[in-house]
Amino acid sequence: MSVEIFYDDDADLSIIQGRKVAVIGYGSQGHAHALSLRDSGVDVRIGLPEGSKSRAKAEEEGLRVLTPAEASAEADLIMILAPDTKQRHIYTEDIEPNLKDGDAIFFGHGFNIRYELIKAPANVDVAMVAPKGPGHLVRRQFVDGKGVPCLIAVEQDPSGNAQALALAYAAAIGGARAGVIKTTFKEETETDLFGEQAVLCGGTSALVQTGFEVLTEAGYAPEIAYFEVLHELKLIVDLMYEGGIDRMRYSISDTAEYGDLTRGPRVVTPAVKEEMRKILGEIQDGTFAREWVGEDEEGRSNFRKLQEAGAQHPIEETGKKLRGLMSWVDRPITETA
Ligand SMILES: NC(=O)C1=CN([C@@H]2O[C@H](COP(=O)(O)OP(=O)(O)OC[C@H]3O[C@@H](n4cnc5c(N)ncnc54)[C@H](OP(=O)(O)O)[C@@H]3O)[C@@H](O)[C@H]2O)C=CC1
Ligand SMILES: CC[C@](O)(C(C)=O)C(=O)O
Ligand SMILES: [Mg+2]
Ligand SMILES: [Mg+2]
Repeated sequence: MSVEIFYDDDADLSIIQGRKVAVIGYGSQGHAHALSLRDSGVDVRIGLPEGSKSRAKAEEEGLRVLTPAEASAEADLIMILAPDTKQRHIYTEDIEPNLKDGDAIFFGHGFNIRYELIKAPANVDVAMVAPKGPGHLVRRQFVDGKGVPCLIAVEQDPSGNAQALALAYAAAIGGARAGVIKTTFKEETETDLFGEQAVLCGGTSALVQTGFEVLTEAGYAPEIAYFEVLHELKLIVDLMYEGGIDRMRYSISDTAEYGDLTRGPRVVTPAVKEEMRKILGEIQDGTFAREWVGEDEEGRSNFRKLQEAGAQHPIEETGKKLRGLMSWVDRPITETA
């Protein structure tokens, strides 16, 4: 199945420059979108509740901060970049009462549309611009003249212009420098959740922690274990990022490559693949979404317990000490949010 990929030359920035954009939320993605939209000549305001701790950060950047309801009323394109579990409440209380004919509601991830937590009226465009990377790096890459690839999708298109608008928005935050792929809310939501759970965040964190435990429990120095399974992971992944698994294998020793080819499949066994399929199934049938929304409604107690256990893992203490000795590694994640 082939996909459509768009680049800067395919996008018409003037379409987004002609809109009044409200960015609701100023966290990882919100600050990146807002600042890059502004740098691209777009009229942006931020929507945050009165007591929000993000307000000061946005104001320090000279952005105009309103309440979510005021920002939605003023804007004709509302990008919702608040936490996924909060979006349906913000939509009902602050956005829906302020929607006008011809407005557009945008999302950075398809969760609330895919799982039918938000249902927009037929007279507004509903689209998505989902960067395939953490917000702080979306901003850092934009500033460096690069870009993080984005997915765009259109759920409702009464204007007939929603795709061009989404592409222009993606270009304004740097996405079209790297490539913008057209998809659906369903495909983005399911692949994004699978990627973060099984590979990028869940799979990788568990792999690194387990490798660290095996080495230190066998009596090796934690510092050596840290360099081996976490620090060097970035350098190995850099090679994969630049030239695929093939280039990484070209650069490593043939001893490492033989170990990679013969031992890798013993770590990620058919049972692990089967578990990945189960995880995908829970995403597809809505089990994960119900669990997460329920966890949030219940007050996130289990989530917090798991976060604390993660922060207590011995690899964190070792890493803190070692990163402190490498000034170029321990750089602040962002200057602004
Ligand atoms: N993190 C990422 O890199 C990625 C995120 N996404 C998607 O982007 C969206 C935003 O996620 P992310 O950037 O991680 O979110 P963050 O948790 O980093 O930031 C959320 C922001 O929303 C604000 N907020 C909280 N409640 C409200 C409210 N009632 N009204 C308005 N603003 C509110 C928070 O303010 P306060 O300071 O007061 O808490 C904060 O500024 C999600 O849909 C996510 O799936 C997509 C791709 C990657
Ligand atoms: C990998 C996690 C992510 O999907 C992202 C940064 O793309 C997220 O939801 O934060
Ligand atoms: Mg993602
Ligand atoms: Mg995600």
